Amino acid sequence: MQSTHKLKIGALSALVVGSMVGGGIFSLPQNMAVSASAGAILIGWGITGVGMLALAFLFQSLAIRKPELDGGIYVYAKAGFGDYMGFSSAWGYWISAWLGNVSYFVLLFSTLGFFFPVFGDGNTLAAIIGSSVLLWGVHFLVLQGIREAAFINLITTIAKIVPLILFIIITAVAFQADIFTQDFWGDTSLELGSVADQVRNMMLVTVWVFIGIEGASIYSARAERRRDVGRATVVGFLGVLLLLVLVNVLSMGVMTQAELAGLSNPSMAGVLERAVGRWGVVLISIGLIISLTGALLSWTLLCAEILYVSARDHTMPALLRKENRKQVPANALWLSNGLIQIFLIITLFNEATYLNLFYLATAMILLPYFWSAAYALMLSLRGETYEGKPYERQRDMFIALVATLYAIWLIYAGGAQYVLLSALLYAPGALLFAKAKREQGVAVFTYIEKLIFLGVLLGAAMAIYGLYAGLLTL
Ligand SMILES: NC(=[NH2+])NCCC[C@H](N)C(=O)O
Repeated sequence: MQSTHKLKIGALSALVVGSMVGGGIFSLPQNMAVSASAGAILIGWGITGVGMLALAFLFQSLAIRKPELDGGIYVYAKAGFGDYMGFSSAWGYWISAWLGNVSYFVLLFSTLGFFFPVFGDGNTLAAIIGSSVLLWGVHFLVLQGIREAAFINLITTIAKIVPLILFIIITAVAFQADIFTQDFWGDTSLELGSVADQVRNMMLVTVWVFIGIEGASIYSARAERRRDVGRATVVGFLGVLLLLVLVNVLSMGVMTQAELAGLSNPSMAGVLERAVGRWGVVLISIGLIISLTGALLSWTLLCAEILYVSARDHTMPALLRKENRKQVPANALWLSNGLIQIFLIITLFNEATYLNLFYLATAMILLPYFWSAAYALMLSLRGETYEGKPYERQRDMFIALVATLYAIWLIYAGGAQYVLLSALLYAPGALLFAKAKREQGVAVFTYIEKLIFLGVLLGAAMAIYGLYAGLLTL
C-alpha cells in the first residue's frame, strides 16, 4: 500500500474490520456450538471482548511507543527477550499464517461442496486437487508482482459485510427465545461438560476470528489525523465484536445447540437455510467466496512478507530475503506455499477438517501474542518511554497486564494437546535459526536459550509419541 492518500476515520475503521474478518465468522455458529451452550458462549464472549480489546490497544500503543520496531510482531519478542524468542515469534506467526490458509482452502471447497457434492467437506480428493490448483494459481500471480490495493480492500470489505448484516436482520426476525433458552447451560448434553469446560473449549474459536487484530495498527501511517487511529481501532474492534456476537447468539435462537453442532461449514449457510430456504445458502456462499478470496491473497502476501522482513534483519537466513525481478520475495513465497501444499496432502490423509486446521493455526499465534504483551508490560514497568506522563504509563501497564493474563489464559484454555503440537511445529525452526546465526558467525544459543530449546524438543518428542500412539490428533 504505497498510496499517499490520507484516510478518514470511516475508511480506517473499514480497513481494521477488513483485516480481521476472513472466513472465521461464516462458520462460527457450528464451531461454537460443538463445544458450548448459549450461557457459556455469552461468558466466553465477555472474556474475549475484554482480552481482545486489551490486545488491540496494546499493539496500537506499541506502534506509537516503538515506531522504530516496525517489522511485524516478532520484533517485540526479539527486543524484549532475545534472538531465539524473536525468531520463534516470527516462525510461529508465519506457521499460523500459512496453516490458516490451509484451513481457508478447506473451507472454500467445503462451501463449493454445497453445490458440488464431490468436494464434500473440503477435504476430499477432488477438493484437495482443486485447492492445489488454486494455490499455485495464486502463487504465480503473486510471483508476477500482484499487490493489494487499498481500495479493493475497501470494496471487498463492504461486499463481505453486506451478507453478514442481512444474516443478522433475518435471524433477528426468526429468533425464538425458547430455542435460545432451552438447555441454556448445556447440562442435559453429556458431551459438553461443565460450564467452565465449555468456556475453555470455545476459546480458540474466539481467537481465530480475531486474528488480524495485530495488523490493524499498520494503518496508523495512513491516517489523515493521528487521533483517528485510536478511534478507528476501537470502532473497528467493536464493529467486529458486534458482528461476531450477533451472528453467534442469533443463530442459537434459530436452531438448538445440537442442531448447530451438526451443521457443515460454513454453518451460517445452514442457519440461514433454516430461516429462509435455499437462497440463504447461496447468499452466504457468495459472501464467503468474496471474503476468502481477499483474505487468501492478503495472507499469502503476508506469509512471504514475514519471512522476508525477518530475513532482512538476520532473524531468518539470508536466502529468504532473495527477491525476483518483480521485487517479490520469491524464496519466501515458495517455502510458504510448498508447506501449504504438503499440509493439503496431510489433510487428505488425515481427514483433517477446517476446524482442526484453524485450531492449530490459532494455537501457533498464541506465543507471538504472549511475547508482545509481555514486552509491553516490561516497557511500562521500566517506564522509559513515558517521560513526565505517569497517567499514560499506568494506562499502558494496566492494558499490558490484562493482555498478558489473557494470553496465558488462552494457552491454558487451548490445552495440553495444542501445547505439544505447537512444540512439534516450533522445534524444526531451530534449523533455520542456527543457519541465520552461522551466517553472522556467532554462537547459536545462549545458555538460557539452550534450556528453552531442550524444553521445546521434549514437548516435540511427546507430541510425536502421542501422534504415533493415537493419543493426539491434528
Ligand atoms: N490465513 C490466516 N492465517 N488467517 C488468519 C485470519 C483469520 C481471520 N480472523 C478469519 O476469521 O478468517
